[in-house]
Amino acid sequence: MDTLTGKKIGFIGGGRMGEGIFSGILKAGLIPPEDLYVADIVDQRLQELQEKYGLNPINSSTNEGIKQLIDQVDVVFLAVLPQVAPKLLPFINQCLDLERHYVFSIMGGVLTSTLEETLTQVSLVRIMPNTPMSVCAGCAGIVPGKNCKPEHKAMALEIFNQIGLGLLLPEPQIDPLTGISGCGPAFCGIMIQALADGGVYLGLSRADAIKIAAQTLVGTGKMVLEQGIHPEILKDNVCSPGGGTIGGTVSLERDGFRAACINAVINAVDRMNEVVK
Ligand SMILES: NC(=O)C1=CN([C@@H]2O[C@H](COP(=O)(O)OP(=O)(O)OC[C@H]3O[C@@H](n4cnc5c(N)ncnc54)[C@H](O)[C@@H]3O)[C@@H](O)[C@H]2O)C=CC1
Ligand SMILES: O=C(O)[C@@H]1CCC=N1
Repeated sequence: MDTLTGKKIGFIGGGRMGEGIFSGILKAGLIPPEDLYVADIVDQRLQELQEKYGLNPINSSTNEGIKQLIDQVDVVFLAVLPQVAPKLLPFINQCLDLERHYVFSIMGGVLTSTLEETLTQVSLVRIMPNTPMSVCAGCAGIVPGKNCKPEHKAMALEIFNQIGLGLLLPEPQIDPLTGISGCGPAFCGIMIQALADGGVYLGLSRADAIKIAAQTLVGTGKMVLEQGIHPEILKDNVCSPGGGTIGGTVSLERDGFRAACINAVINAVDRMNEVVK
């Protein structure tokens, strides 16, 4: 990875998604931990992250901490909740050097045009990541802002393709991507636990049942991605005539599994957009 060589990366917000991304970046060896800076308002969290990753922690309870972070880095990730953005963005804008800095925002539901109302001249990219970035198996939608320099768009694609799948998409398609991949790890977690419940009911240990369910989701996803098998054909290939899988499939259909998944994606997006209204 050449584009990140010598670059310093800063995260404003060291929460679950920020950690998901920077742990993936460190795992992929894109930068050493001494070039990673994380600002948060919770000291205990910063200490935890510093002990785990050897990164540079900065307390940003006051604006001084934000300035200190920006002064140290080239790339500024905005990894706070969208509700925090209106208070933070004007100060961040004052601290940025337009020649040196660029901003990658991962805030759910916050459009590039909304960011640009405050960060008027800044080269910025909106990214919708997901937590599997922490194991370099994430999925990210990527939207360059109107002032984004080509090298920053290329860098976003390069980083996110190293820690998962990075997809350049028109902005209106970020909402549906968020419903599937941004929120999806929660839905998949529920599915793994529910499948495991079935296994436990039938006598497996909880630990074995979870391992078996998780590996089944991973393997099935790999077949779709690597072999290009349509999910419906994949399903047909497992259903032996008169066999067990068709019995389970009939039961899923009767219990509204498909509708439940479709509605989860749609409701997640509706809810997220209510928050940023
Ligand atoms: N969790 C997920 O799976 C995903 C989250 N996102 C987006 O990522 C962003 C962060 O989400 P999470 O990490 O889940 O939230 P989180 O609540 O785990 O983390 C947010 C962090 O920001 C810190 N913070 C609050 N004010 C701050 C300030 N002034 N300066 C520095 N840090 C401050 C909080 O202490 C906290 O550690 C959100 O905008 C969310 O929409 C996007 C995709 C997936
Ligand atoms: O729940 C949320 O709003 C964020 C955005 C996508 C995943 N987590």
